[in-house]
Amino acid sequence: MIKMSKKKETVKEIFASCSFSSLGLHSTLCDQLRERLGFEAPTKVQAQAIPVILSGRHVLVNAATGTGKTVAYLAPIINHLQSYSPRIDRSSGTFALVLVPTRELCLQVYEILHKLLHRFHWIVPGYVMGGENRSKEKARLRKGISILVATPGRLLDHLKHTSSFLHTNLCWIIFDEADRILELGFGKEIEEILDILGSRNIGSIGEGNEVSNVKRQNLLLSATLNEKVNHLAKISLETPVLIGLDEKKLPEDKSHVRFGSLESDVKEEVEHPSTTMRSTTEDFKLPAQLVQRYVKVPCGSRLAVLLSILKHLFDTEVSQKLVVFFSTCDAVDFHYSLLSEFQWSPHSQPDMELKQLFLRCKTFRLHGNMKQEDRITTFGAFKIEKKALLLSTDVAARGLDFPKVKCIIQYDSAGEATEYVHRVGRTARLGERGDSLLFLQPVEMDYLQDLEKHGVSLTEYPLLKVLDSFPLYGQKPRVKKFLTTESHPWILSLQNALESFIIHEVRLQSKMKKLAKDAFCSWVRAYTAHRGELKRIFTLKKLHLGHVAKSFALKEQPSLVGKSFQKQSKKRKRDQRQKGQSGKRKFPSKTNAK
Ligand SMILES: Nc1ncnc2c1ncn2[C@@H]1O[C@H](COP(=O)(O)OP(=O)(O)OP(=O)(O)O)[C@@H](O)[C@H]1O
Repeated sequence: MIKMSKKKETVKEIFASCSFSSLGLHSTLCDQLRERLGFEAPTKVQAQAIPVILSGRHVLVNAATGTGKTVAYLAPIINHLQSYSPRIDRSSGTFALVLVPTRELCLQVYEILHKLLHRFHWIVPGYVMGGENRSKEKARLRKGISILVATPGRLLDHLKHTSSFLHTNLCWIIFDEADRILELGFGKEIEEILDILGSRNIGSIGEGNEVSNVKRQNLLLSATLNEKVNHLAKISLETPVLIGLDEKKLPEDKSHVRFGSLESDVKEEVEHPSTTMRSTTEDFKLPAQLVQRYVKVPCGSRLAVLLSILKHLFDTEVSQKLVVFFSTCDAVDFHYSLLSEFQWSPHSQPDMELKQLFLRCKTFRLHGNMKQEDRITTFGAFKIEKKALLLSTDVAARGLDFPKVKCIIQYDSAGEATEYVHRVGRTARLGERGDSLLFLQPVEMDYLQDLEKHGVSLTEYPLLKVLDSFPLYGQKPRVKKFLTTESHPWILSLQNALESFIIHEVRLQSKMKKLAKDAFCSWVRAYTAHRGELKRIFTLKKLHLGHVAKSFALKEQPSLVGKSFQKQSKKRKRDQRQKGQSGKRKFPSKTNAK
């Protein structure tokens, strides 16, 4: 009963008590929302944003993750385009441009668009993104794409080099996940795009660029606000309507706001009364029904604890769907292979072990070093699974909508609080229940205070209780004797099994050992890449590298692993040099991180 009324309450908090048609959307579009997407009623964000966007105003939406921001901007744009008379056609080129930070998000938005346009066949959806075949994209642009979803780098490429790309009729530019676009270092590209499209605010248009005669409406959506987002709002939005921003977040003196720059962190004092929001520590919007916990784990037991918690979650919940975040691509690869291969049966005596896969669930991996096709396949497959595990870098942290994810584990800390918010935002979507679990080492506990500053508070996960629940050799360990995680018999046995698996696996021809070493090296490098205040919390000097090695099931001393570390560093420098020469965007210091 209580559960039911709670659910009702959450539904009330998320959904508006009106219909899509009452917001001014055409009945065919409302039918598409219902038939193609299964949306009966708008969410609150949609109910607020749709009429304002229909009215033609510039908009800045700051709403919690998973509240339906995508349809909030797609529906009114489609509504406008379907009403044009005479009907638009491909030869009119692009009318709306949706900018997104990642390839996966690009495909996700495109998919929704495709569904919504089913009955509006004259409005053509399309996408361009890094990693795709340029000539094929050129051909599609030449034919004409009415609503184009794009990642910034590839879009800029086409704006400069695809002469047949017609955008003189462009009416809308939408920045979806604006904060992420800027964090990924696309600030310069965005400024160039705005200049080429003549969509900078009057007074900040670059010299020699034509300003289109078509009336432009720009929309900016972000679950978090910071100075860079403020700056983008300043240069791209004209007297925007702020949706989801509390009045209390507006500065009292609206004439002087500090805005950051897209390119650097240098702040400037700018007068701009129309986009008067500032980055405060309360800018994080988290779903109210999300249960956030942390687990304190000594470094050397991290791997065994992760596996134990995963086992517990999959054993206790039939339809468990879970995402684990790691700091580097190599760490994802190592854990993926380990989970796919590691066999251990704790139920029988060690000498007569009956081996079976430790974790029996479908496991996927996703990171930026994977081939484009593999990323797309994983993305699609994990989406439809009911019981599955996804191991990922932050490439999956933003905007991706995987239905029914019940739990998010941050095995490696996100660092920036904004990233924490986006990672946990992959669960508890649209009023659903969701859990998140953050792994912290004893020396990292100050991170909780950092999160607290942003209004994010976590409670402790009952780890020992969970460990005690595992029967070892047919018996449950006796609870009281084992007060620490690292001395718990279950953890000791599992750690032993993991280490001998890495050493003795002959079948895999030492593949696991190499993966573990590479993962160790990249993890150490990522750990040293924390910036600013976080450097004080995540300090490599405070860690015992032998224990770090243990967390990759390695028995070797760190000095042995050091050789491969140097090799990786050299390779990284070489890659960076090559990237610099080819004029490509430089990634932040965390190479291998995405
Ligand atoms: N009106 C609606 N009725 C039912 N489901 C909806 C509605 N609007 C959106 N959804 C669903 O809610 C989920 C979240 O939507 P969406 O991805 O647009 O959220 P978001 O606010 O953009 O999240 P994030 O900030 O993480 O990108 C999706 O699965 C979407 O299909």
